Amino acid sequence: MSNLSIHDFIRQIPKAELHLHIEGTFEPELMFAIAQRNKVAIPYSSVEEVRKAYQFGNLQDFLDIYYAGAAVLQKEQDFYDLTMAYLLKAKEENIVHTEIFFDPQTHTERGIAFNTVITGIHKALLDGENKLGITSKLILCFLRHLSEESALKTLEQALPYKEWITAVGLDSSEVGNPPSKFQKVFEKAAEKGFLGVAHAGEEGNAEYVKEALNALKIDRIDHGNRSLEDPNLVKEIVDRKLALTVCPLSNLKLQVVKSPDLHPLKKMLELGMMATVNSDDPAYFGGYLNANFIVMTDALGLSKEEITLLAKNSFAASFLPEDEKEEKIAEVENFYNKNN
Ligand code: HPA
Ligand SMILES: [Zn+2]
Repeated sequence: MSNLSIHDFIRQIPKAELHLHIEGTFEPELMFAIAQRNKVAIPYSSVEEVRKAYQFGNLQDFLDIYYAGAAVLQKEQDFYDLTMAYLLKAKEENIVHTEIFFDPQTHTERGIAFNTVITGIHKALLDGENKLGITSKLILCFLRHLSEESALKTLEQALPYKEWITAVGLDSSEVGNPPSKFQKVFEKAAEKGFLGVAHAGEEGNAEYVKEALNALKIDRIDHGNRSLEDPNLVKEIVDRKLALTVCPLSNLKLQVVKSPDLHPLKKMLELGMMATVNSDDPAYFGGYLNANFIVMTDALGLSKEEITLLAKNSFAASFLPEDEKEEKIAEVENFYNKNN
């Protein structure tokens, strides 16, 4: 029995991250370094100026800045460095498994080859496993503000790399781009053996979550906050043990939730939903995974039991094989038994 403070308990507990956009881990320091070596101009004169620009009224404000930042990435080494910088951070935070989104269209639309993007990311993930002991999965996200035709083309480009990609996802501007717009491409992805996830109920209402379940047949819901507006939907999510990848600091920065004490995370757990905590775009939202746990714990008074449940959920909801999930969940329980 040790007497860890609740913040140290959060920092040290083994955990998985399931909602993390690799382009959203692009710290201004690395952005400047890569811009310089690629000889691309960026509209900021200092790291401080970049951070000052990170004030968002909504999702679209953020996306405009996020896509502009990603335009600095051009070479395989850039994608490697971006991914490795995140993995080093993950190591510090006791993240032992991570499932990473990447947005190929953000890069292919500006002439960067799919192969360049995925090879850089994949090589870093291999090194992450071999040198840092962090296991990982890769999730290809379609940009929902683009057409389904563009998504289908992206899926075709991904097929030769099937072994490296576990699931497809759906991100970018939610309202006005409902899941049903991507029904065909998700069907095709499922036929090819990919799992499916989708951002739903972040800014969009509960109908977007329902459509993601019914039209896209997803295995996990990214965000899902607004599913709480529909009790029947909540019941379905609980009954089917569908996980939600919740992103507290993201919700606060994008004004999806107005203040930490109003965040629905604890309510989700009380309703029996399989909620998990994630950082989404940590370079833009002011904190990595542990900071997300800490802001919720301080505002909602989460107990060590609730933090342990969230850590167990992170593995239970992952795309790891069952035996590896069980092994990780047992490690979380051991940690709790030693440190509660
Ligand atoms: O939180 C998000 N929502 C939608 N699209 C995104 N792309 C990166 N982060 C996000
Ligand atoms: Zn996201």
